[in-house]
Amino acid sequence: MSATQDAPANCKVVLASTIAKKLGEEVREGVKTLNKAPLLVGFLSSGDPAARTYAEFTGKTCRENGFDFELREVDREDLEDAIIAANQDSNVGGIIVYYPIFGNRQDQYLQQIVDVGKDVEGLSHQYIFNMYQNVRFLDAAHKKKSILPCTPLAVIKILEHLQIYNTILPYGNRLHGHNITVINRSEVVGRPLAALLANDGACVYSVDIDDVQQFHRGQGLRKRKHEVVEKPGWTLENCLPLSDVVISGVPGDKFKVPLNLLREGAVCINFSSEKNFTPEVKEKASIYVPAIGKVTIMVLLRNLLRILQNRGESDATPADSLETRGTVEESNPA
Ligand SMILES: NC(=O)C1=CN([C@@H]2O[C@H](COP(=O)(O)OP(=O)(O)OC[C@H]3O[C@@H](n4cnc5c(N)ncnc54)[C@H](O)[C@@H]3O)[C@@H](O)[C@H]2O)C=CC1
Ligand SMILES: Nc1nc(=O)c2c([nH]1)NC[C@@H]1CN(c3ccc(C(=O)N[C@@H](CCC(=O)O)C(=O)O)cc3)C=[N+]21
Repeated sequence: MSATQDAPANCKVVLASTIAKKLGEEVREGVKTLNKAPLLVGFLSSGDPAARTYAEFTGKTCRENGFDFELREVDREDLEDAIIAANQDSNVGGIIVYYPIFGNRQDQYLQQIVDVGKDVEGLSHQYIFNMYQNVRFLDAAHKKKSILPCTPLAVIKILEHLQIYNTILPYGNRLHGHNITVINRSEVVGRPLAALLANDGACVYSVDIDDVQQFHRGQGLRKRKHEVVEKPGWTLENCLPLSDVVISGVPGDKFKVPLNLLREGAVCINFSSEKNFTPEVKEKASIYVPAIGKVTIMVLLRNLLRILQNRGESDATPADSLETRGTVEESNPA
């Protein structure tokens, strides 16, 4: 591309391991407050090599940080009963089910069987509802924080580390002024991520294979939560030149972010298992994060701690959880 003759381009490559290390310290402090090592159970019923690698890596990270991990490899026809048994087993602190399993809506069904009190991935309906609705607590007293989906939260932790979140602004508005493109709109990563970033004040362009949608709280962030509008005819050609942050998670090795459209000095983050940015990204980006997996796993452990705290502090009744809807107004302090 535009290699200069004078000096190499000034792009800072930030590795997930650096950020994971920092989060790990916080997580290990949390573990110390418990009287025994929490047990995370992973269910692997998938032949997918990415799922197995991820499961093995989760086990390693658990052991390094004072957690117990048990990988249960069960036939997918037996998975439903196995999850129910783990829900009822008081020795099990948290549960993660690796996908894809059937690769269709049955995967979502199985995901929803996991007890909300053990769902470390944060994909239970109640958590997802709170996330889209910008409700940040599970209780009216604001003692129990709602759980956020792991991979989207990992991206947020990275943006905080990179100081894209501006701490001079109030909590909940700290991305005000940023235009962020998210390439992926899956229900487990891309769409929740776009919503979270927009709820925090960003203007987000959510790009998938078919179209572009804008997620935003409106001029002056007047809205309590994000709204979504279609951008008919828009493509990456419209989004990338506007975006100071570009987050990409397209599966497969075919897709590459077109660097000619990238804004000079953009912050680029890849969460796909494949490299969505070619090495030349460093000629244009100010910061490049090539992979985030290690942060995701640390966030998983952080979620497990939070779930144990939420379970220990009080016994929520159905009335409490109804109250959650009542806390909507206070959820976004200006
Ligand atoms: N680093 C981490 O912690 C995690 C990484 N992943 C990885 O992220 C990737 C995506 O995972 P999922 O969201 O579960 O996949 P998915 O297959 O459910 O969703 C893919 C998304 O990318 C979009 N897409 C596909 N081709 C595109 C193109 N050419 N242009 C624009 N958009 C396109 C699709 O429309 C869809 O919204 C995978 O590589 C997966 O391994 C997933 C979870 C966690
Ligand atoms: N319930 C569930 N949740 C998941 O989050 C989930 C899953 N199932 N099934 C499998 C996919 C795949 N996945 C990845 C994790 C890390 C990297 C990643 O970024 N790895 C880095 C770093 C890993 C390392 O440093 O060794 C890399 O490839 O360079 C990619 C993909 C999560 N998944």
